[in-house]
Amino acid sequence: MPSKAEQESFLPSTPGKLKDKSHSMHRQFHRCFTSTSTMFLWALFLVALTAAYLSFQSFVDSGSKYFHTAWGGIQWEKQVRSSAQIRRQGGFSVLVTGAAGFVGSHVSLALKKRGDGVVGLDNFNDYYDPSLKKSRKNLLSSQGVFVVDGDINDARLLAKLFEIAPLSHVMHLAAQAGVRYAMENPHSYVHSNIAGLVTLLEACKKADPQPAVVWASSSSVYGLNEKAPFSESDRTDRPASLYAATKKAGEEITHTYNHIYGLSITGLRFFTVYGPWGRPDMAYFSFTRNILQGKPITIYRGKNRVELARDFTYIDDIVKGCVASLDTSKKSTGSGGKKRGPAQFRIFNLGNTSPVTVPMMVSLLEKHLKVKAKKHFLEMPGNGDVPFTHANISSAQIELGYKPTTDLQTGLRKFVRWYLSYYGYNHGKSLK
Ligand SMILES: O=C(O)[C@H]1O[C@H](OP(=O)(O)OP(=O)(O)OC[C@H]2O[C@@H](n3ccc(=O)[nH]c3=O)[C@H](O)[C@@H]2O)[C@H](O)[C@@H](O)[C@H]1O
Repeated sequence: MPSKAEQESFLPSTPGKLKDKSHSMHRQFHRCFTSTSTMFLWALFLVALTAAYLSFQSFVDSGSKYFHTAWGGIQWEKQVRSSAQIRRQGGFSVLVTGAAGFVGSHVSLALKKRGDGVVGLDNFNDYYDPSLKKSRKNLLSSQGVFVVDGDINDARLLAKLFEIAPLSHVMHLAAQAGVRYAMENPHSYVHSNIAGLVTLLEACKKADPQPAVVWASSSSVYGLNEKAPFSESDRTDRPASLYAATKKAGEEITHTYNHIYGLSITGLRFFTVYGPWGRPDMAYFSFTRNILQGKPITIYRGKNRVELARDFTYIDDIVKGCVASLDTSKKSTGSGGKKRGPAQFRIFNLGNTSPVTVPMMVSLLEKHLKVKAKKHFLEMPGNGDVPFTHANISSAQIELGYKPTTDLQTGLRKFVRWYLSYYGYNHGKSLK
């Protein structure tokens, strides 16, 4: 219990003061209360802000796991629109997926050159040296082709592209390529060649008007087919690799979108495409690097030492086939996500019609490089390779006017010239 003196010390010396003090205590209490409620509001605001930030972060994280998020904004849209602009009468506006890739960059340049609008799309993945893809992108940019940094699995991005550019055609060349790598990273094939394809077709189906689609299948769909040359009507139900299986799946998937939604579809079975700005993972390219660096190369052989052969097809011929496919494409027939009538569905071989053995390809490289290769022969490992490919191109000849004109000797000479000017004689050893 407090002493009297202590009690008095709590009391005011006058009642008025007591009144004043009680007012001031009330005011303080009020101030304190208001500041507590302000603090409470601030705290609430901060909690909400943190929650919003965290959920945004998790959205960005989950997105960036698969997609680049480097797209969007006024400047970006301006670049897309300008790149899509058509500069010839009756021209197209084409979305080229895989535009920073080997075939994609060549097709984009050819279309732009003749006055078509071209919007590129590429995810710049590191399956092979991305700096080569960046160089191709720079080349395209110098010719007025903008390559969007994004993934075909990004449905929002695709919808945005269709919203802001009047895309009449899609040239779908983005894919996980390579036959043997499928054993190392099978899911990358499912991600790009199946899931990515479906996402792209969904966007095409919803677009108004729907674009006509031309896309890259592969000679590998013939798999264990032994009948030569390979015709489009031959069996394709025995793929020898997961890569081939995903390309075959793509042919069936595109058929579904043609049948249900009226998308105009042209599938092109490319036969071992080679040339300047090519893919470093392919044999002719990696052999060139190894030969110049004095490293051994491994040449696979079939059973009983049978030499493997490929219907090597030069890039310029393939580009002509791609452009002719766009030119002869009929319009898609769907709208509002619904088919309004039967739509065109085509599949063509784009090959060279003259297979060359791998050892012969190596001796052509030796001749152009003026260096002898250190050759190691190895029995073909069971990793998806097929012994030979050989295209029958009569359908493409009749319907596309396709006529390859470059033989392997001439094509490899052009490739070697490009290679030496791009990398020099002995380029960096760290590249794939
Ligand atoms: O037409 C296609 O649909 C495919 O073509 C291409 O596949 P392939 O024809 O297998 O080309 P590529 O790897 O250059 O091997 C060429 C030859 O060299 C042999 N080869 C290969 C590597 C090696 O170290 N040694 C070797 O002998 C090998 O055994 C083969 O006989 C594309 O990569 C593929 O994405 C797809 O588009």
